[in-house]
Amino acid sequence: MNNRNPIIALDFSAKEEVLQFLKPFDEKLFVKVGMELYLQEGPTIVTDLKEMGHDVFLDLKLHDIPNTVQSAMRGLAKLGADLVNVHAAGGLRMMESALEGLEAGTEAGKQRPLLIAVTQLTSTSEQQMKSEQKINLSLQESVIHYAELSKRAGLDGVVCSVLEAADINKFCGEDFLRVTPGIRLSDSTVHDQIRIATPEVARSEGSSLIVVGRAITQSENPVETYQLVKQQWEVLQ
Ligand SMILES: O=C(O)c1cc(=O)[nH]c(=O)n1[C@@H]1O[C@H](COP(=O)(O)O)[C@@H](O)[C@H]1O
Repeated sequence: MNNRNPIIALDFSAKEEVLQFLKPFDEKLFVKVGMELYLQEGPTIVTDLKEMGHDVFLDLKLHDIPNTVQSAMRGLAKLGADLVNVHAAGGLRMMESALEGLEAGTEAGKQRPLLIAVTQLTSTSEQQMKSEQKINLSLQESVIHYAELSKRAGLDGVVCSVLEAADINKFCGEDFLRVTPGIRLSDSTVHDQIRIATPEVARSEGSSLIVVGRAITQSENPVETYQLVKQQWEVLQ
C-alpha cells in the first residue's frame, strides 16, 4: 500500500453528505466506506469515490460461513476498492475462502484489493472480551492470536488498536499491515472507543495506516483537523 495518508472514515448516511464533506478538500484522499454508508447507497458509492480519484477502504467486516464470504468477496472485488476486511473470528477457513473469492473476482491485469481481518474491535475492553466472548486470554494475546491466524490464512494484515501494533509487527513482520482505528487527538471526545491513541503514538508504535472518523468529520474545520492529524502522523510516503 503506497498511500500512507490517514484514512478518513466516511461514516455518513447519504452520498450528498459525503460530497458536502469532501468539497473543501483539494487533494486525493484515502477514505473508508463502512456499513452505514454502503447499506444506504450501495456499491456505486465505492465506484463513485474511485472515479473521483480517492483510494477506498471498503469496511464491511464480513463474517459468515466460508462459502458465503467467498462469493461475497468475488462480487466485491469488481468494485475496485483498495482494501477490504473480514472478522478474524470467522476462522481460518473463512479467511482463506475470502482471499480465494477476491482473487477469483479480480479482473485480469488489475490489482487484487488488500484483505485484512478485524482482531478485537477497538471498542472492546479486556474485561468485556473475557465476560462476553469467554476468551480466557489477555486482550493482547487474543489480538496477536487472531493476527497470526490471519497471516496463516494468507491475508495482508489486520485491524487492531495502536496498543497491539508493535507486538504484531514483532510476531507477524513489518510487511503485515497493522491498520489502526481508535485514533483521537489529545483533546478529542472518546465516544464509544476504548483502545485509543493519538496519531503520534500510532506512528511510534508502528501502525501501517490510521483510520480517523469523528475527530475529523465532526470537527468545526475538517480540512484543518485532517492536516493536523497528517502532521502528527508524519510517516514518510
Ligand atoms: O474495521 C474498522 O474500520 C474498525 C475496526 C475497529 O476495531 N474499530 C473501528 O473503530 N473501526 C472503524 O473505524 C472507524 C472509527 O471511527 P471514529 O471512532 O469516529 O474515529 C469507524 O468507522 C469504525 O467502524
